[in-house]
Amino acid sequence: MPQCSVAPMMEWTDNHFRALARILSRCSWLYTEMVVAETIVHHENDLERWLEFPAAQHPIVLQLGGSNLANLSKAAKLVSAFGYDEINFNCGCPSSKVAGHGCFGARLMLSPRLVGEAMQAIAEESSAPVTVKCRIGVDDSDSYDQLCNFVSTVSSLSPTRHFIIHARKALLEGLSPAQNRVAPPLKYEYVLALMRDFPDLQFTLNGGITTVEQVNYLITDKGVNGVMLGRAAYNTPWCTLARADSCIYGMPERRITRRQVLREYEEYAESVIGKYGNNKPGIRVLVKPVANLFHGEKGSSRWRQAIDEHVRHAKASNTLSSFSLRFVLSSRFPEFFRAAGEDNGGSSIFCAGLSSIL
Ligand SMILES: Cc1cc2nc3c(=O)[nH]c(=O)nc-3n(C[C@H](O)[C@H](O)[C@H](O)COP(=O)(O)O)c2cc1C
Repeated sequence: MPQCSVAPMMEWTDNHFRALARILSRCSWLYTEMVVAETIVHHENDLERWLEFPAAQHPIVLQLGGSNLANLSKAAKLVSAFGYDEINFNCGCPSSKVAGHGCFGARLMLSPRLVGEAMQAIAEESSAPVTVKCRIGVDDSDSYDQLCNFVSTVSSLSPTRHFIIHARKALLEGLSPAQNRVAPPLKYEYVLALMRDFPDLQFTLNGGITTVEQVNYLITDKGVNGVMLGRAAYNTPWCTLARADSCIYGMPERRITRRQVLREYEEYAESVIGKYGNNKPGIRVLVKPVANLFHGEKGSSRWRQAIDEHVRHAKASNTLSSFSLRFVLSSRFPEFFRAAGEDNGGSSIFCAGLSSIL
């Protein structure tokens, strides 16, 4: 079964975005943001905060970062109690912050043996399959042969059978992480060549994919084993994730509306707000995932402004009860649903909320 996955993205891929993603797509694989092995080891007695996830989020992949074998091994052991479906190792992050710590992120691609040993150390402690997310190269080490050497070394030293490849090289100096996601050109042909040269391994292609049609094309016409969506899943969740199950996995169309999506998300948000004390998670992080739900619709910028306004107001009064997703996300804005052709007059709690507020 080909995989459509939602990329790890620091500052975005928290439990809350994944909750929304899971409402939109039952089948896509969801990645966590990267958790550094040292963080896991350091918080050994307080791991729920970092690693707990709602059961509804399966299949879910934990992405680990680091390069210290002992810490990676210990982290993998600690993680195994949480039931992730896969453990992924970050060999793609070009941030100077992490690359500066000796060997970390994309810089690890320059040390294939170390990555192979790290993957073996993780696999020994993990009951879940282990995978690598990497680039096609780093700085001047960007030939196809060097990429092959990386893949063959890692897969021969460890049980890694699946590589998720962001199909552009990383430049470790001179470019910010954001520039590193657009500047070096994408070379999908490298990933297609890997499929040809390593038929026993699996490859997921990542980078620059924006529509489910492109995902389908890559899976059906080009035969890739999986496609990973990063920014598109976050920026246009309705056009991508809400269509993934039927367009990519061939499931019957669910005909879910954004009104229903918001209602489900609201239930989730109300069940977790303030769970960790000190208003954590708070209103802002809980509302953030739905900010792009009307992307592309007329008036979507007003939607975002309204959310910001409500969050400011709710934060100022500093009580959980002042927070109502129902209020901000539906009652005040029935026109969004009408504009999006979704105001079907259903007797949802949103309509009830509307009459009690107005
Ligand atoms: C804000 C941001 C944070 C990211 N954080 C991570 C990360 O923690 N781990 C990782 O492997 N990739 C990370 N990435 C890279 C994405 O997973 C993905 O490889 C990249 O955005 C290219 O895919 P896209 O063109 O579909 O967005 C991040 C990307 C963005 C935009």
